[in-house]
This record gives sequence, structure tokens and C-alpha cells, in this order.
Amino acid sequence: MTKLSVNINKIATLRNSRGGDVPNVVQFAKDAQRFGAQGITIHPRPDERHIRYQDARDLKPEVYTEFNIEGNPITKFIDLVLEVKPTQVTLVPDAVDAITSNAGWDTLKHKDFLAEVIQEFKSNGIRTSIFVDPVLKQIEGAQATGTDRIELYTESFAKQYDLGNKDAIKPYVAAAELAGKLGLGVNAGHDLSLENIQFFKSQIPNLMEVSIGHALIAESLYLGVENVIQMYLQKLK
Ligand SMILES: CC(=O)[C@@H](O)[C@H](O)COP(=O)(O)O
Ligand SMILES: NCC(=O)COP(=O)(O)O
Repeated sequence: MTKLSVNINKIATLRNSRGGDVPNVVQFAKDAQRFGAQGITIHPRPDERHIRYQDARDLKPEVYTEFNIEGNPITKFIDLVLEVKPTQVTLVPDAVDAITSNAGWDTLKHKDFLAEVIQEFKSNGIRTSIFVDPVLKQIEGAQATGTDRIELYTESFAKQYDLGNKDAIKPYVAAAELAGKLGLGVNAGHDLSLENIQFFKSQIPNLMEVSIGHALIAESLYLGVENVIQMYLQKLK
């Protein structure tokens, strides 16, 4: 079974666009879980342009499914994660000015840094995952860091699938197979949608979790949040 973790960054973006507290991100997380989401993902960025660090603290008591916090492990982020103690932390090498995540880790170049941070999170009982491109040497490098899981960065798959190129799945299949052999759990995310999720899932049998935000919220504008979450759950069976 593949778990659906709903990324609620976009709910915070909408809230922040007017100041105030509409929509309320904690209420949205509670409702998403009630509608069947098996996890809640947030990705606070240093400028707090969508999810704020305080949101992570406010969400903690209300998230009874898997709580996944993603981000670049700068000191402020590490401190937040150690305070909130989510189920999982996903390390993403974001540049400060990136509009959204746009690359996986170079796990070979940053091995020592990642190993140190991962050890700290794991010793605090937090499962770790690192965001990587589907490149075999990066998967091997990920294992050397001691991480529990990887999150495959799916933007290139999503783009190519949209253009009709189903072969774009091939590097992901190879990466997931290698990760499985190396004892790493496999998550995936970025630009997954109702259009591409079923095919992606069908090709990656050891897919443990997907985190989906941008498309899921956009689809919900037309189809409704409860309905959309149920549609993803059907496709992830
Ligand atoms: C790690 C990843 O794939 C991103 O999709 C991210 O979690 C979303 O971040 P933004 O909402 O800031 O685009
Ligand atoms: N880790 C990926 C994520 O949380 C959501 O990415 P997206 O669906 O907003 O592209």
C-alpha cells in the first residue's frame, strides 16, 4: 500500500495572500485526515512565504496520521524539527530563492553533512528521508548517509508523462529497485497528479508514500477536497 500525504503548503499560500487566518491550515489538515489522507506534509521555507514555522508547532497536536516536514536542514530548520518531532523529516537541498524544489541532493558530495544531520534526527526518533533524483549513484550515496528512506524527485517524470513519454518512468523503476535492494524505503513527490499517479504507482511496487500538494489543491477547486483525496486513494490501492 502506498500512503497519501497531503502537502498543505498551498493552503498557507492562500491564507497569507490576505493576512488573517482564512483558510485555517490546521482545520484543513484535520479535514484532509478525516477525508482519508494518511499523512500531512509541510515544507516551510526560510522566508516563510507559505507554511510558517509556527504552523508546524500548531499542527503537531492535530496530525494523528504521519507528519512529514520537508526542508533544507539549515540550523533554524533542524531546531524546528527537533522541537516538533514529526514522524518523518525529508531533507531537500533548496536554494533560499528557489520558487519550488528543483533538484535532488548530491549525496556523494554532501555525504558527511547528510550523515551527521540524519544521525541527529534518527537519535531523536524521527524517521529520515532524502530528496534525490533517480540516479543510481545518488541512491547508493543515499544509503551511505544512513537515511531510512529516499524521496524520488518526480518532476521530470511528470513533465515527460504529460508529453506522452511513458519511458520517463524507467530511471525511477531502476532507482526504486536499487533502493529496495539497499534496504531503503521509497517515497516520491513533486508534480504528481490525478493524471499521472496511477501509472507511477503501477510501475513502482515498493512505493511507500507519495506527498502531493500543488496538483491536489488545484484539482480540488473543481472536484472538491474530499472527492479528490478519495480519488487519489483509489489510484494508490
Ligand atoms: C520537495 C518537493 O518536492 C516540493 O514539492 C515541496 O515540498 C513543495 O514545496 P513548495 O510548495 O514550496 O513548492
Ligand atoms: N514532496 C513533494 C510534495 O510535498 C508536494 O509536491 P507538489 O505536489 O506540491 O509538487
